[in-house]
Amino acid sequence: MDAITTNSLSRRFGDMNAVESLDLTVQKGEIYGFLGPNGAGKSTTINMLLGFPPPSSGSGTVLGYDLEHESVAVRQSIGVLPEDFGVYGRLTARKHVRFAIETKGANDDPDDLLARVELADVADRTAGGFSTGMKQRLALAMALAGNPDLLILDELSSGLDPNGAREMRAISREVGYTSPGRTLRTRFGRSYSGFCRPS
Ligand SMILES: Nc1ncnc2c1ncn2[C@@H]1O[C@H](COP(=O)(O)OP(=O)(O)OP(=O)(O)O)[C@@H](O)[C@H]1O
Repeated sequence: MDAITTNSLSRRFGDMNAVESLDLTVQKGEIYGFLGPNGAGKSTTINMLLGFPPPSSGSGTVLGYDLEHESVAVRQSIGVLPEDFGVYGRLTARKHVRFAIETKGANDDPDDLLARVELADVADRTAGGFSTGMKQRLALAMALAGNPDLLILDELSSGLDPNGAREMRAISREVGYTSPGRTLRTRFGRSYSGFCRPS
């Protein structure tokens, strides 16, 4: 079974084609990255894979689930690091991770996941005071809940300084996921979004 397939996947917003006839196959064990300028349609593609917005036309599967009609199963099976991190200023780091674990019906130890992204020392602190890199690591810990077969990382290192970007890549390697980098199939431009599977 392929990790991701799409068949002529398209999304229009009004008159504008954000994604047009995308045929994509990501196999198990493969790392797949999108490179493209701002507005190229990377996040729209990822969002369609997660169930919203629905495609204007075309179809696809994620881990065998139909992306339009089985999006709940898709979201419970994969790990996602969203572009905006999805962290809440008033919740502690541990509560974020516990929420992710419970949402997926997993049984990880929240403190183990925080240790994997080097946030064990701040488990009881609220995320409002975290730096960008800490928020991103917290989002990665949430994505790792349930040990998913597929990780979707939207803009893994955007907003981070060179050290922070290097650190995120190193952490994603350490936690058992091959870092995006040299094996990408690239299109054009600079901005990065990608899918990443356990090595
Ligand atoms: N909900 C929406 N309503 C209208 N237009 C949208 C919506 N979401 C995205 N777009 C448009 O679709 C196009 C693709 O946007 P998208 O966010 O997918 O690009 P991207 O490649 O992820 O860009 P970036 O690198 O800036 O994150 C853009 O022109 C954007 O303005």
